[in-house]
Amino acid sequence: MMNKKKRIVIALGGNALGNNLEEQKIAVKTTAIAIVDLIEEGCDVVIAHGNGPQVGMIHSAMSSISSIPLYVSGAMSQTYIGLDLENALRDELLNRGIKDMPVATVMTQVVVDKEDKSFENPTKPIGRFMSLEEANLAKKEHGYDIVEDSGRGYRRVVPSPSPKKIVEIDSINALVERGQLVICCGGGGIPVIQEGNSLIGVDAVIDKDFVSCLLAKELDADFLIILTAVEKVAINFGKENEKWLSYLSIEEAKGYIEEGHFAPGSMLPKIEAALDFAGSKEGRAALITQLEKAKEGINGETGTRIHM
Ligand SMILES: Nc1ncnc2c1ncn2[C@@H]1O[C@H](COP(=O)(O)OP(=O)(O)O)[C@@H](O)[C@H]1O
Ligand SMILES: NC(=O)OP(=O)(O)O
Repeated sequence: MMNKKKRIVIALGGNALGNNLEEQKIAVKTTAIAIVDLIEEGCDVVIAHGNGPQVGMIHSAMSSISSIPLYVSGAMSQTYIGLDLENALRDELLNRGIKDMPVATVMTQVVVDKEDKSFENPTKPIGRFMSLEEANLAKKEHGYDIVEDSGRGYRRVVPSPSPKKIVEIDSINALVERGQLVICCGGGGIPVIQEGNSLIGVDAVIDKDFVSCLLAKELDADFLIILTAVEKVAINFGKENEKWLSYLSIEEAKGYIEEGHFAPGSMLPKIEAALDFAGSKEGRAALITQLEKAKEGINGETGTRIHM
């Protein structure tokens, strides 16, 4: 057990939640085990999650019936994922005899800048992985922008403006302070711009790694844990001289970014978010590891730890 209760914001990768409802119902069980492990270790946990595969699936399924904006698909993905994740967490808590921890999914909007350059330069991969032929067809039929994604296939890319403000932060903070387990900022949050007193949805998908960093700072967390499909971060990823890293200082990470070791749209935003959080205040650190290794990671046994 750890001596002091650490506050942890978890950024859960959308790719770890499965590509359809059946896969998701299985995946959330593994996720719930990993998260409740951290609660049993004495950590105060807040959960944010991605929605890349899910928002792409929802948007293309809905668009075949009637056209809906991307931000509405993002809003739908918050409950599509939140419902299963919340119930899996509730089951796991009760199975382990933790009866006094309510779980709540908070619909979250995130303000972005309408002048953000990403609106002209889409970089966020969403939806399923496609072959080159499928990708070319999707480009022709739907006008999608396409990118090759870390050697895993081709995906649609959409604008991904940087998150400026979490609209529901006071409500999230109130629940967290009451000891409740909160799922929020799903899919990076629903992107909105502020027009006078009104919030207007925009067609984009915010990166959940960046919003998780903002959330962790706002909640004054000690740790930002980014859970994904790899146990550690590598340099020369996928090459013969690949090297897995256990520790990464901010200076080292900046150097590796310059040298192009981290793929844009996948590992790069994780490293950038980790750097930003770890460098924001003395004592803060970030960890990137695999979902199933979260407990070992927080205890310093695995993962890549990014520190000042
Ligand atoms: N340098 C690197 N080290 C480790 N993994 C990398 C690296 N560059 C790219 N990747 C890829 O990035 C993936 C994580 O990004 P992604 O799947 O988009 O994240 P998420 O879990 O948030 O959905 C890893 O599973 C791996 O395939
Ligand atoms: N919105 C988002 O960042 O999703 P992924 O984690 O699935 O890429």
